[in-house]
Amino acid sequence: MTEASTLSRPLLGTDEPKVSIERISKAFRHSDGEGFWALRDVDLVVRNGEFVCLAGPSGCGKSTILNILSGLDRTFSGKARIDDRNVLDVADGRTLCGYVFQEPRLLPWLSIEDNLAFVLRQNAPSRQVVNELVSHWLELVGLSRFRKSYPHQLSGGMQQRASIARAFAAGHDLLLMDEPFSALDEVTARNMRYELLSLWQKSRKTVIFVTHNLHEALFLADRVLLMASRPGRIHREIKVSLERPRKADDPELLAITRTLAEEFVSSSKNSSVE
Ligand SMILES: Nc1ncnc2c1ncn2[C@@H]1O[C@H](COP(=O)(O)OP(=O)(O)OP(=O)(O)O)[C@@H](O)[C@H]1O
Repeated sequence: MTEASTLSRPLLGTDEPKVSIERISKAFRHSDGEGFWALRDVDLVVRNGEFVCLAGPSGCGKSTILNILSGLDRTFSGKARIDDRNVLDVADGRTLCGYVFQEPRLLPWLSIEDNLAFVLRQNAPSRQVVNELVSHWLELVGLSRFRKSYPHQLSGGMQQRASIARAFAAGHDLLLMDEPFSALDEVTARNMRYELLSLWQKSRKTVIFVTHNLHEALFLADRVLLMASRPGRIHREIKVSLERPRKADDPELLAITRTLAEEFVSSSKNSSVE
């Protein structure tokens, strides 16, 4: 890995690793039966409290990394650990992290407050604590007035805010986010990015965020890992030392985005096909 820019500010995370991935490889088969490497010998360490973005062309294995960490994909070689636990030692169906998908995936038959309460009940000791936590997280994402509403009564952006509140409320220290804003209009997405950073800074959780959008990655992250495909691998690390709070239209951010976009396009073109 090489570093594109290392500016003066230290990284936000502590040195303690929250996530460590060692030589992960994952193969799939095309529909004609031919195998290919979705990931090949991927190493990755994410420190406690860090915000890391995985960016790269479609099909380079970003979601596969999240699926391995969350326990959704259990057939791979290499080691994946969250804290000191091997993700394969966690019982099937259990997870060590929260996961926010591109679509909100709220339970449609439950109100917004019950969607949050559903996950909180698994950890919180009493109904009163659950209620307090629901109120706390809904207030942080500006949905207090909609707690009794059902998902279909909310806009796409509001539903995604509820799903982010649910992921933060669930109590895991690690959040995986797979293009959570890509289905939203740009104004809503921009506001959500500010909201997400505010939640992250208040909660000090560790976030691994997948995106195609380099500007989004550089705006959000402490570190951006650029991936390449065939085989899927991390080929470049960019430490983003821009001051926080950041502004989406900061000229320095826009300039770094432009430079990297050119490299991103050329690395997509140069990715060899096996
Ligand atoms: N269940 C599966 N069966 C076969 N191939 C798969 C399966 N899941 C993923 N793949 C393939 O593995 C590769 C990596 O997929 P992955 O979804 O991780 O990529 P990605 O970088 O997240 O892509 P995108 O940005 O388009 O979401 C792709 O070539 C994809 O087609």
